This record gives sequence, C-alpha cells and structure tokens, in this order.
Amino acid sequence: MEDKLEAFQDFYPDDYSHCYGCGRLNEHGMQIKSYWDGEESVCRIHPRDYYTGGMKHIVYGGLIASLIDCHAAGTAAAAKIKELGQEMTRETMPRFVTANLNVNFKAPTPIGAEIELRGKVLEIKGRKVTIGVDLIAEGVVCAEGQALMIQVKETL
Ligand SMILES: CCCCC/C=C\C/C=C\C/C=C\C/C=C\CCCC(=O)SCCNC(=O)CCNC(=O)[C@H](O)C(C)(C)COP(=O)(O)OP(=O)(O)OC[C@H]1O[C@@H](n2cnc3c(N)ncnc32)[C@H](O)[C@@H]1OP(=O)(O)O
Repeated sequence: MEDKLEAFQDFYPDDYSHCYGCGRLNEHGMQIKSYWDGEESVCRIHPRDYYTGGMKHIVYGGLIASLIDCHAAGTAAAAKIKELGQEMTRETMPRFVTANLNVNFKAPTPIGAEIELRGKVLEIKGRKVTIGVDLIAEGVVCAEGQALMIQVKETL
C-alpha cells in the first residue's frame, strides 16, 4: 500500500529529506511533522528525555531553536505553494533555507512534556517568507521565534 503523504515534510523530495530536524530520511533526526490548522501551522513532538539543557528537567535551547527553525521552513514552503494556488507534491514543493533565525527564550521548557509549535505567516514577499513560531509546553509559551526563509533559486 502506498504511504499517505500528509505533513509538509512528506512532500520534500528525497534529496532534501536529510535534515536533522525535519528530514524523514534521517533516521537519527527529529523527523518533525507539520500541518495546517486553519491559518496557522502546527507540529507536536515529545522530545526524548536526554535533550537536557543544563538541568535534568529543562529542554536544551539548541533543540528548541532547531524545532522552531524546521517548523518555520516547512510552514514557509507550504505557505508559498498555497500563495501560488498549487497543491503540495514532491515535484512542486518549493525548497526554503533559513537566512535568519531569532529565538526569545521566555520560560524553561519542561522535559517530558509534549511540545506544540504554532506557526504564523507574517510576510510573503517573492522568495522571502517570514514566519513566527510559538513553542508551547504545558500551556506556557516557552519560546517565541521568527525566521526569514528564502526560497532557493533552482526551484523558481
Ligand atoms: C542553496 C542552499 C543549499 C542548502 C540546502 C540545504 C537544505 C535545504 C533545502 C531545501 C529545503 C528542504 C527542506 C527543509 C530543510 C531544512 C529546513 C531547516 C532550515 C535550515 O537549517 S537550512 C540550513 C541553514 N541555512 C543555510 O545554510 C543558508 C545559507 N545561506 C544561503 O545559502 C544564502 O545566503 C541564501 C540562500 C539564504 C540567500 O542567498 P541567495 O543568493 O539565494 O539570495 P540573495 O542574496 O539574492 O537574497 C535574496 C533576498 O533575501 C535577502 N536576504 C538574504 N539573506 C538574508 C539574511 N541573512 N538576512 C536578511 N535578508 C537576507 C536579500 O537581502 C534579498 O532581499 P531583496 O530581494 O529584498 O533584495
């Protein structure tokens, strides 16, 4: 039976699916999955308890930044294809890379909790797409990120 493609990352072509954070072909990676939830994008993940940030009960900030980065990259690609009025397929999915990423760490992210990432499209201007991402755990916005994603030229 053919696999059902649903998440934004399922539509990345194989050659672009080795990212540590979101590549479905990286067996050692996080393999995050992002979806539309109305106008926002959402991703839920339960990081393993060894992703500790100094203290045993707090998630490593670098992992938090990675999750925000990859969710923003997927959201940018999905938003661009929506703007173009096209469907997501492995042939049409645009490739975006991170040009700039800012993260505000607002509160410790507890280890053991499910993390929810919620993305908003802040601006689409040609190849430049700006995405805002909130990282939420146990009902608390623990980090806020903003990413400038740039569509790589060969997909234009
Ligand atoms: C060619 C990329 C190869 C790498 C591909 C790797 C994997 C990703 C591929 C596909 C995606 C698939 C799946 C998603 C995978 C991963 C998601 C996680 C994201 C990452 O982990 S990804 C790794 C970290 N990421 C990088 O490794 C990028 C290194 N970098 C570059 O590859 C170039 O730097 C690039 C492409 C960013 C721009 O180069 P470029 O030549 O295409 O664009 P150009 O210079 O023409 O700028 C066009 C307009 O963007 C503005 N602009 C550019 N840079 C800016 C900045 N930093 N701040 C503010 N504005 C900026 C200009 O000011 C101009 O604005 P305006 O049009 O208004 O004048």
